[in-house]
Amino acid sequence: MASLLKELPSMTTILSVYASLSGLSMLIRTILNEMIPRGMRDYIATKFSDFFAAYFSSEFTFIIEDRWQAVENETFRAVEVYLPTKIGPSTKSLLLGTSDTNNITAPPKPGIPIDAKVIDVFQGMHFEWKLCEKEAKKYSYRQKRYFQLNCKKNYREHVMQSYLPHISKTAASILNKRETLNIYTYDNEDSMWESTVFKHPATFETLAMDPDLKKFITEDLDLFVQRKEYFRSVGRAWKRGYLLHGPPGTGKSTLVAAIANYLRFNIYDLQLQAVRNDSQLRTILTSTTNRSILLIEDIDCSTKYSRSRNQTRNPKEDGEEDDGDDDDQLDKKISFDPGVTLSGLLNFIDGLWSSCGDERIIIFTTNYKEKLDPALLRPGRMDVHIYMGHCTPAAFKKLASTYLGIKEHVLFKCVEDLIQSRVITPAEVAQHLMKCDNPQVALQSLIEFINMKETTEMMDNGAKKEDEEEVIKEEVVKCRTGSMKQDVKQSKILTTSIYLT
Ligand SMILES: Nc1ncnc2c1ncn2[C@@H]1O[C@H](COP(=O)(O)OP(=O)(O)OP(=O)(O)O)[C@@H](O)[C@H]1O
Repeated sequence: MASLLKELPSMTTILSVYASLSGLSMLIRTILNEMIPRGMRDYIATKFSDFFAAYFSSEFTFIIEDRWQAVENETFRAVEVYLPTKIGPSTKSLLLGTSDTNNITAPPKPGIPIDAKVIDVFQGMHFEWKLCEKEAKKYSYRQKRYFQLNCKKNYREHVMQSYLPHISKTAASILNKRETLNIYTYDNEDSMWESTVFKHPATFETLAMDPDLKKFITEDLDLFVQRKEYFRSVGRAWKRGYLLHGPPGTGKSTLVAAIANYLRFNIYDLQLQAVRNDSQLRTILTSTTNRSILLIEDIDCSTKYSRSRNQTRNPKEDGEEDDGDDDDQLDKKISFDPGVTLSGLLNFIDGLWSSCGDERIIIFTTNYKEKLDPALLRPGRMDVHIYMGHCTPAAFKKLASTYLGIKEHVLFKCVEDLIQSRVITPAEVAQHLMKCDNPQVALQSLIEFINMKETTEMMDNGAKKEDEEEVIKEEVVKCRTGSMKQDVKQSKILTTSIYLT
């Protein structure tokens, strides 16, 4: 013991070593303060403390952002669906709301507010979730949202191997069982899709359509959803494009609703005219989710190409004099507001961007298929073209069964004969059948309407003919007096035969 005490340094030695060390550290600190600017010193200090905190901390944080490599992050979406089921006593605030306008007394649905904490326990492990929001970057269209998952560091592997797969599975089963569908519309101001509950009652059962065509569509849809592996093996994106064309009121939108209800897919209803350019279109389309329908109605007047073509062509086609102002206006408009180009759109249908997202149905509707650019109609672009035509006797019977609940009636023969020889849309038939619960009155009203429609059309045609003849007479007079302008030669009204008279 005495020898051990002898070997220990004396108190004076310890004090002198301490004094020299503190003197040295003060000297180093002074030199560093002199040589390294304050900003850099702070930075180094923060890095050091971060490093030590991370090294010695027993906590770990996962960040799950709403976008991943330019597309919607499916993990984020799964967490968004899963977490509201885990709201418990530890959650201090809750987002509540309903967009179901059909049932305003239904209990509101819970959501996770920004910055609220949700605790989840999985297989005895404790997880703390928080939804956060980042300020949008300059010139960026949208704010970033992300989930922060805090847990013990040694849970890391469990999170990757079992917890996150469990969340994805649970979310998928919640989504599969969802009672309500959503219809989304793009809000340009907030740069995000806004949703509302979609409760359209249309089904393939209520749709007045040729039974064979109906069967073809349902079988096509069934095959599509079952063929995930097939699409992968042939190197194609798991998408299906439908072009619905036909006159107004023939059921194109109703068919879209029936498809959504049949597949239980949400609808993204995109107004292409409101999209600023191809780059925004890309952002919008990559923020749609899988198992959904992208609907673009009236595609014939949606892209820049078709808009400019129609706008420049119409004045001349209509025989109006063109003083050049309109074209100037159009050029200016296009240069400031370029809109979506056809190639930008095609890129998403079967171009490089088509592979973003799985199990998507793309539906275009148009009243004028002949106006569409051939590029859009090229085989492979829109997989199925469906013509929605005027009302047939079979379609009428279907509508009568849906609207009046009858399969036969003495007036059926009369209506069917009229329908066969006239052009009536299913919308017109439906409008009259729903006028009254009494089949006799409703059918009578339909018969009167069809007869009246024919008389009105004949009168309209007569008046139109008279107008045209009047215009022709005026043109001939102008021509004879030599006051006619050169460009009138191109006018549709002025045919060669008129010139010769
Ligand atoms: N084939 C149909 N079967 C059942 N109902 C139909 C059918 N066609 C039209 N209707 C009825 O007519 C209404 C209008 O039809 P819808 O909006 O689907 O026509 P559309 O072809 O999409 O018209 P538009 O080209 O003007 O958008 C619907 O609410 C529906 O009730």
